[in-house]
Amino acid sequence: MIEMQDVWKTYPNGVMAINGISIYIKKGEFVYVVGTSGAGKSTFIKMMYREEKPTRGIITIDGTKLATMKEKNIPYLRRKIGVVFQDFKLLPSLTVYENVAFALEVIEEKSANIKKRVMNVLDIVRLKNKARFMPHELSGGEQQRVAIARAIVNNPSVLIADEPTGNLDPDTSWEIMHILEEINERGTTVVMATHNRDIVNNMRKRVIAIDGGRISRDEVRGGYGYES
Ligand SMILES: Nc1ncnc2c1ncn2[C@@H]1O[C@H](COP(=O)(O)OP(=O)(O)OP(=O)(O)O)[C@@H](O)[C@H]1O
Repeated sequence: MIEMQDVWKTYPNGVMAINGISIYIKKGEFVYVVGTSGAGKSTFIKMMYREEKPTRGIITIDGTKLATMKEKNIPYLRRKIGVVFQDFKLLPSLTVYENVAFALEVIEEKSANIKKRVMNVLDIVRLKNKARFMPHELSGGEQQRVAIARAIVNNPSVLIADEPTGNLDPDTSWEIMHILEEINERGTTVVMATHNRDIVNNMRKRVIAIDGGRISRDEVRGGYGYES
C-alpha cells in the first residue's frame, strides 16, 4: 500500500535528510514515525504525499509510482491521501462546514454529494453542531478535528498526520488520538509523526524510528507502559 525502496533525499542546500530508507506499510496499518528533532520524520512523510520528491529511490502509494506521476494527476493522489498538520491550516474566513466542503469543491465533486459527505465527516469528528462556526470560535482540539474531517472527506485510503497533537494539551491530544484510531478502524491506513512519548507508549502500534535519516527501529511497541 505504501512502499519505499531505497529512498534518499538531499535538499538543495546539501542537507542529507533521508539516507536510504526502504519500508512497506500494509493497508489498514497504524504507524507512528518517531525520532529526535531534525531526524528526518517530516521529510519522510512529506515524500509520501509528494510535498517533497526523493533524490533517489521509488515510492509507491496504493499502486501509483509517485516519481512517474504526471503533474496533472496530483489531484488524484490527493484523493488517496489526506493530510493533517500540527497547525491545523484551516482557512480563517470560512466556516467549519465550508472548510471541509472546500476539499470536495476543488476536486469538483457533485454539489448534491457535498452536503451529505461533509455532514457525515463532521459527525465522525463530533462537530456537526459547530458546522456554522468560524475557526477562531473553536478550541485548538476542535480546530484539529475540523482539519481531520477535511482530510478524510474524500475518503482517502491513507491519512498522514505530521505532529497532529503538537499544539494540544494532553486531554485534547487523547481525544484526537481516539478519533484517528476510529478512522483507522474504518479501514484507513494512518501514518503519524509524533514526539509524544505518552501516546506512543500507550497505544500498541507499529513504531518506525528515524535517526539521521535512516530507520533505526521498526517494531510494534506500547500499550503496556514505558519502554526505552
Ligand atoms: N526545505 C528544507 N531545506 C533544507 N533542509 C531542510 C529542509 N527541510 C528540512 N531540512 C533539514 O533536513 C533534516 C531533516 O528535517 P525534518 O524536518 O525532516 O526533521 P524532523 O525529524 O521532522 O524534525 P522536527 O521533529 O524538528 O520536525 C534537518 O537537518 C533539517 O534541517
